[in-house]
Amino acid sequence: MQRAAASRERKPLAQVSCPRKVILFIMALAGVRVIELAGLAPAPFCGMILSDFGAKVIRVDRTKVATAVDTQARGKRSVAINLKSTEGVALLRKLCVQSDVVLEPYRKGVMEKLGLGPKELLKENPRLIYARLTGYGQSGSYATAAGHDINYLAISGLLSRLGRRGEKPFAPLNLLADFAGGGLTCSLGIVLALLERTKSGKGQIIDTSMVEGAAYVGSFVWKSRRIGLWDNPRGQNLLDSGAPFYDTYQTSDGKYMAVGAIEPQFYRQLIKGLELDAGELPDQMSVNDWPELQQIFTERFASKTQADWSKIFDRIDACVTPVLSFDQVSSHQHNQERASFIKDSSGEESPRPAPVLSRTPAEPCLASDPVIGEHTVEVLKEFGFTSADIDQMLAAGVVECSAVKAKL
Ligand SMILES: CCCCCCCCCCCC[C@H](C)C(=O)SCCNC(=O)CCNC(=O)[C@H](O)C(C)(C)COP(=O)(O)OP(=O)(O)OC[C@H]1O[C@@H](n2cnc3c(N)ncnc32)[C@H](O)[C@@H]1OP(=O)(O)O
Repeated sequence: MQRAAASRERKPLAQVSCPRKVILFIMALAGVRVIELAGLAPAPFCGMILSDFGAKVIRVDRTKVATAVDTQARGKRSVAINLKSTEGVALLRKLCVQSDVVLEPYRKGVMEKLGLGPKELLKENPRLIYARLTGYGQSGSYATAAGHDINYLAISGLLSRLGRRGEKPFAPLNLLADFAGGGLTCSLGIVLALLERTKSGKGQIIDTSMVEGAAYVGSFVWKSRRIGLWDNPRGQNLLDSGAPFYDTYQTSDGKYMAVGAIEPQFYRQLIKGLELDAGELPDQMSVNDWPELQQIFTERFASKTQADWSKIFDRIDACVTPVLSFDQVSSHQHNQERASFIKDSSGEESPRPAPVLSRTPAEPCLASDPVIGEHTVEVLKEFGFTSADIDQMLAAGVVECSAVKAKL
């Protein structure tokens, strides 16, 4: 625990070594204290974004749970509190009084039932930003219904547009609602509320609905209907794998290339790279001929390996790239040059926080993820609790500490 605590500590003033100089900077969210109630996927991502950019994020876990399902715990500390006890609720209220943000991922009404609703917490701390991250939002007839990414995406309308010609709708992993429309959107809300608080001095409630977040991410699809971009059924439009010049193709070694040659100048380069004769092909925008063109491209791409095609298209401005696997991605030259992927102390690879801020970039913590209750004592002391208070709460089972578990 000593080791983890030491390596986890990131001073607000981060130090980064460059080839010739040492840069000192304060991360953008340094000084911001966040209480994140442990959730499944979207809220942990939101908390990780805040942590990557310098906030002190404390994850509140349940007691009597062996392992955390939070795989996005980078830089967070864990406090285990039994919120089914009055003392646990009182403790959380005290933590929220001294914090800037509370992030809650439960079904509508759960926090109110616990006596931890926004009314109570904002009364005690009017500067608190109370971020709620749910599937359907805090109102409407679905507000209390259970759901997951695929359901939220379905209700947003977007899922109906995703999938190939003649096939059923297909959810692209759980990326759109959980993460783009959920965690990322909520983090934007929090940053906006923090910014606004510098003027008003007041906190506010953020109601993040993953349905609305996903729909908002899909604004382009909604608003480009007026130019006819989505007039055809699913999988038969320009950007949904209907067009042969905006699709993936298998190579002779079973890998894939991604083709995004929309504009005529890039399309010409695509044809050149494929060594096809433009005069013998149907016109690029002849929609009726798209299936035929797709067949021709499929056959061409199947004639060489991914590496061969990459060599050809790396030299041509045709918007053609290899579809990299997770194993290939960090050794790809471009990603390597920008150090786009990082490794933590256990050797686990993951994407570097984005975007890159020129003066105050994120400095992700490289220590391994916290175990449940690992920082209970450390955090409570930081919030002003005495050792006697903490011992009493540990003995009563209001809180748990991983160090205590280890001794038993
Ligand atoms: C075989 C299974 C393996 C599982 C492996 C896991 C691998 C990870 C997989 C990730 C998949 C991600 C998927 C695709 C997703 O889409 S995640 C997004 C899910 N949706 C949301 O987050 C939307 C908002 N949340 C919700 O709608 C609901 O929380 C939920 C996700 C449907 C889950 O519903 P449910 O389990 O009934 O929980 P809730 O109604 O929220 O109530 C939570 C209860 O827990 C309690 N609780 C909380 N913290 C504590 C604590 N520290 N101590 C004691 N108790 C605690 C709350 O008080 C509440 O209790 P109660 O009101 O039910 O009595």
